Amino acid sequence: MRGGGDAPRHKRGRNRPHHNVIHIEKLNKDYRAAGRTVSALRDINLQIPQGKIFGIIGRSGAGKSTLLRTLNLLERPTSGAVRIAGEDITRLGKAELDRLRQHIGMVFQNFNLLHAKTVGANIEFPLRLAGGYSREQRDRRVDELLDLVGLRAHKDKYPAQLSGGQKQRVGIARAIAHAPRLLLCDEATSALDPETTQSILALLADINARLGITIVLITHEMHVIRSICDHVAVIEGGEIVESGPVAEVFLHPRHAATRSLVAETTHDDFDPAAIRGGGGTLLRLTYTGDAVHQPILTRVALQSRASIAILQGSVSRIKDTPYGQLLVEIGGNEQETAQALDLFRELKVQCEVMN
Ligand SMILES: Nc1ncnc2c1ncn2[C@@H]1O[C@H](COP(=O)(O)OP(=O)(O)OP(=O)(O)O)[C@@H](O)[C@H]1O
Repeated sequence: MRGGGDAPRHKRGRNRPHHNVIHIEKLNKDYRAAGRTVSALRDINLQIPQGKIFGIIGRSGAGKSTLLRTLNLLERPTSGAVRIAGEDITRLGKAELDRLRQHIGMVFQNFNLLHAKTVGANIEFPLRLAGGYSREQRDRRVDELLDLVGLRAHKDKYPAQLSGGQKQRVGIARAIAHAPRLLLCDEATSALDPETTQSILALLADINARLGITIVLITHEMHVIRSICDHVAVIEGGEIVESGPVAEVFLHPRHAATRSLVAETTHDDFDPAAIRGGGGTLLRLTYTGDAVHQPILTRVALQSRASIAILQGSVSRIKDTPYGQLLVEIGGNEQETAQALDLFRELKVQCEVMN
């Protein structure tokens, strides 16, 4: 495991020091049902940095919802601590907990809107609950939020008159109405079609970048992680099996659970045995950053005199990080092949020999 994966990576235009907003320590959660105990979370340790988008991914039943819901104590852990800005929230009294929850927004898979209230009234609801806003302030804030989520024209409609994507925009506006420090997203795009999913993910990324709100999301889809998350933790059987910066985990998955999730999005059906090459060395090349913009294959081929055939490949992006992943066959004598490998490594291309 890559530890909490908290290498400082500053965002565009924001050079704040890097504080961990949430420390999860030795967290366990057992459910008792029908005389049986289910260990939903086992010894979870995680650090979630402030101002980032942190994704938790896992299969159905892995413990994602349980873990997310311990962050605002909708689910009380059996043991362990959840420290937010240094304070263990499991020790708070009811009044303190209510106050804390007003600073944690939550977005749900099924939107959870109030059907008898208009869009505007749904968004206004948490402001009324929190108190301390005049009518005028509430009106102004609701209009501001409607603009932010692109629903100004829909203020007086009812949820039933909206599409799924529009309902989720209302859900997001409501969740951030009282300017939370933390936004929890529970499979926020799982009920939406792919195009709408992308627009909702873009909205969440925009909110994170513009308002600096820390976002923790759970999903079973790697593409959600890849599109907007900075960090990812992979959960399986109630345990975190791997975590770190998304590009690192995505490009170099170490645990079988991660590899299988990654393979689903990259359509990585490559089977070295099925490729009838020219008898050369099969190499998987992985590279990010500057290397993506360089003619690395030409350079290596010219200098080593080895031939390079591309068998499979893609150049894409993980959030803001471009990356390339190629499967190539190197033809040439032993010395040429060894030199090609050295040259790739000099160019900071990770090489994995497949045969
Ligand atoms: N209230 C409950 N009572 C008993 N067992 C529960 C309860 N809630 C969850 N569990 C069990 O805890 C484990 C983790 O569930 P959880 O809902 O956190 O997983 P998940 O990864 O969010 O799955 P899904 O994506 O299907 O919601 C599962 O085995 C589940 O059956």
